[in-house]
Amino acid sequence: MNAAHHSAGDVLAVENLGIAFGGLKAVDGVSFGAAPRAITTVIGPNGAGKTTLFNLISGAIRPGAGRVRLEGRDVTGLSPARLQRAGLARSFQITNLFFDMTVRENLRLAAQVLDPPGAIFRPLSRTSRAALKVEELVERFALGPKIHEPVKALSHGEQRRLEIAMCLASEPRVLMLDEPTQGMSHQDTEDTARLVRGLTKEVTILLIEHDIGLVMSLSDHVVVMHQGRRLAAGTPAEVRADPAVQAAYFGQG
Ligand SMILES: Nc1ncnc2c1ncn2[C@@H]1O[C@H](COP(=O)(O)OP(=O)(O)OP(=O)(O)O)[C@@H](O)[C@H]1O
Repeated sequence: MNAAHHSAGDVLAVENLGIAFGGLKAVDGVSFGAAPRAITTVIGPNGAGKTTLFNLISGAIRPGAGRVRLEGRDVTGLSPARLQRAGLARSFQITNLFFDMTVRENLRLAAQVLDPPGAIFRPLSRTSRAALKVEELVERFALGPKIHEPVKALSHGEQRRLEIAMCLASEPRVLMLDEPTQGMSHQDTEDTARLVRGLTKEVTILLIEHDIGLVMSLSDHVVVMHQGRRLAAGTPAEVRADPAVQAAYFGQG
């Protein structure tokens, strides 16, 4: 078992993070690191504290204890908007999408952070950083045939992929994804898993995932949560072999 909480080269370091709701310690002294260009996956039974941990890291909830460092910089307690500017993006499944606007318009809005302030009000330049980013994402995410469609006309899988594409538009250093394949068909799940794996060329990924098959095939590093605490951390094979993990998690059937 890899006992190290994090190492100097980690892009994201979570140190003794905690929050209590009334008497309930939803996240209790959790530490781990996310290595550059790796996929780190947080798993655990229902109510283990995964979503709360993500909320603490992404600024949705202010931690009661502990620190979050992004590339060495202390970003604890920053708002989600400031964290995004610092290089941390979180996909909220499909809730960031504008359903009546086209795919291109959605991507253009997400990419506008790359252009100088006010550029969105000037006539569209085809060579602005934002415009070039939109073209790049359309190609990578195979959205070409759909760019003029309103988002509401896309399939669920396409909407989820568009959401991930929009998160990448700001060129984050860390991308947080909460069950990126939830509700997808088998084929869409495979395509999305391949896509997420490909993203590690440019971004460090932090996942919450319930599908154990996907966790084992996709993750470089797994953090197991149980009752708010970090129960174990290591490679997929290490955590699967851990008796405490088996008892608390896999044993639950
Ligand atoms: N805002 C809140 N107020 C009070 N209790 C909360 C709040 N948010 C979460 N909790 C509690 O904290 C614990 C951890 O919840 P959390 O949603 O983080 O777990 P989870 O691992 O994401 O679960 P799931 O897999 O079901 O999504 C649960 O007992 C939950 O009821």
